[in-house]
Amino acid sequence: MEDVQACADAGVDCVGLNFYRPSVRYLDPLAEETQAINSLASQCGLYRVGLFVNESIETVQEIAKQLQLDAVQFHGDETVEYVQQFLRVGIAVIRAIRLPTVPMEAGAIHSHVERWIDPSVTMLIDADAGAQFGGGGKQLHWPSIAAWARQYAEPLNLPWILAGGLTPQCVSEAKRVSTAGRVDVASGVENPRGTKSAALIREFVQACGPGGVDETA
Ligand SMILES: O=C(O)c1ccccc1N[C@@H]1O[C@H](COP(=O)(O)O)[C@@H](O)[C@H]1O
Repeated sequence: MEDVQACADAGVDCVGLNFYRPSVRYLDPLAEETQAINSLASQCGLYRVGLFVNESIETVQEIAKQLQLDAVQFHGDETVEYVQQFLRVGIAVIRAIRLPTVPMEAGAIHSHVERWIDPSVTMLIDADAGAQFGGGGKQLHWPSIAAWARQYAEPLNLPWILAGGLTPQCVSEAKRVSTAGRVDVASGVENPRGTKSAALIREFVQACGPGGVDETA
């Protein structure tokens, strides 16, 4: 609850509710506390995103309906056909594109992105965290992301968000170098790991400057 209030007070736009059971940030969708967090986020005008990894379509749709989520984020190996099941029923999708952390050609990045292009899909460009899927604090090679944005995302008007190892110390540089307008953070505003820090959330948002901030609870 305090995390949501800290996000709202700091000027965050979106909160992520993590429904991936193995994560340290997991929230039980049936728990009263989760419903209270979700209600407070809604009252605070925060855009609420449910984060899922390789969950069944029925379970995701049920949780999205019960909590009246604004969007669902897929961070696993979900297919295009899987994602279309949500678009078909009017649920907005954020699709995580997990990229290697090494320098990459713009065309190579786009080969990971192009199958997801759809007006209702926002790309979340994140560092590949291996078996953990995400939330691991690894950073992308930001100049490569900038080259991809210039050659593909801008001309095609693709909505995208930068994630991966962002912290209050590096987020300004990450935005400048990658040219990202919006950013997403999980571990970078925690102390200790898995516990959000209101002070770090504030520092992160201040360091961000203008643009959107998504924060995964
Ligand atoms: O946060 C998690 O535990 C998580 C687990 C599985 C998939 C995605 C997860 N989080 C997402 O990963 C990005 C990047 O995290 P970080 O900032 O590098 O720690 C995060 O913003 C979430 O969208």
